[in-house]
Amino acid sequence: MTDQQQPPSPPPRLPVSVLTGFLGSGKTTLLSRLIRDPAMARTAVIINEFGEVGLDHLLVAKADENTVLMDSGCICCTIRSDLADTLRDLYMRQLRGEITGFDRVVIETTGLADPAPILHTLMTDPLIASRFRLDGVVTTVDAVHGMGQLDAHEESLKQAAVADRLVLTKTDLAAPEKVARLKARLKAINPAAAVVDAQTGGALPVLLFDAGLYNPATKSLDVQRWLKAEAYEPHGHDHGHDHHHHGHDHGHDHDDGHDHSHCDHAHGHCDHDHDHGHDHAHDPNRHGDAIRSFCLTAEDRLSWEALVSFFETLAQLQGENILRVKGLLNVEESDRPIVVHGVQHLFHPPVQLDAWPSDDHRTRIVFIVKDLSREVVETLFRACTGQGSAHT
Ligand SMILES: Nc1nc2c(ncn2[C@@H]2O[C@H](COP(=O)(O)OP(=O)(O)OP(=O)(O)O)[C@@H](O)[C@H]2O)c(=O)[nH]1
Repeated sequence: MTDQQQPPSPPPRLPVSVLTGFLGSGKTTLLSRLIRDPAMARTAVIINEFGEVGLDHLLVAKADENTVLMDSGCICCTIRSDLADTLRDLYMRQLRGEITGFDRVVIETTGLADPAPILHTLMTDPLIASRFRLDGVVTTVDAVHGMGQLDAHEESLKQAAVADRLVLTKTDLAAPEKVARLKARLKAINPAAAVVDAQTGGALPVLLFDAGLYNPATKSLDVQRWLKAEAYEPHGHDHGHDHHHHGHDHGHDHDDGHDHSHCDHAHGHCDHDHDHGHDHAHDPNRHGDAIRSFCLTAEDRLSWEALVSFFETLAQLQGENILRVKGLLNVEESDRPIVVHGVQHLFHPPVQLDAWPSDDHRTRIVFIVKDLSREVVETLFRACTGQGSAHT
């Protein structure tokens, strides 16, 4: 391909990482370690209150009551009326030279936040969407209380489900078996997210950021790394336990009213009890979490119109239950692959890649959903595209 055929490069948009995690799960502790890191220079961090991060001894200069500059070069600001205002304001002040330039943003959410509205703001506000792009969601999970929080609080489940990176905190306080069970459950909820330990490297910016489609290391779009479709394949991912052991549910289920009886092969395991008697309350797959993830694939090229109708119908009918969608599409109208990315009923504008990332030219769409079965999504996909999904 000649240079003339390359699409014009899009205007650079600043990556935004969202740091979330349940109440007390260690977001602030993680952030206060991160902002000391020289790699955080030229990062703008948006937090709820300065007091929380204990910035006093790190503070270099106070730009105004809302913004401080740290000795690592990172700018911290507190949230103003809302996130959109805060981001717009930061951007304009940087343009006017009132604050140091930044080339990355990290937003710490409150512990009870459902991250989806934050992701919406990043995608829908016109000025924000044209200047910033979602890099990824980093979620802290408390190794001591995380299992109970996942059971009791839907926000906690959603935070784990939409994460690109999961940081286990307080592993120094939890028994290794407890940590292992929590990891297994997190894998079942969100197979593609990398899990890092806050004690051993979890506070390294390099492990937490640059989770998005754009890979700054290669300065190109790295769709394989981003999509990680193989993590959803039936046998393609090692969850570190026996996926196909059909144990019995010993009746201690925290019944959430969802179907526990069928095999969810998308995770490469069945929703049965894998744990013979020890610690029933903490078996990763017995919980029947209302959140599940799977990957649909299609062998043949699909019409763009059919795909649009699939995504539109899905968003209309089930938007609330779609936490995240990432797709690599092989469409009839284009020789090149198309990437789509959505949160609930909203989709980022599709991106056309220059080339296929590998010899695998199948359409692959990864879903993280809540209260929605794979069958419903698959049936709609088949109805719109005329192709079976292809779960092989
Ligand atoms: N031992 C241990 N304690 C931790 C760790 N991470 C956080 N903590 C402690 O856990 C408590 C809560 O941590 P925070 O960082 O304030 O948690 P948070 O998620 O910001 O809390 P909220 O803002 O209230 O949602 C604090 O007392 C921390 O010192 C860890 O890895 N090990």
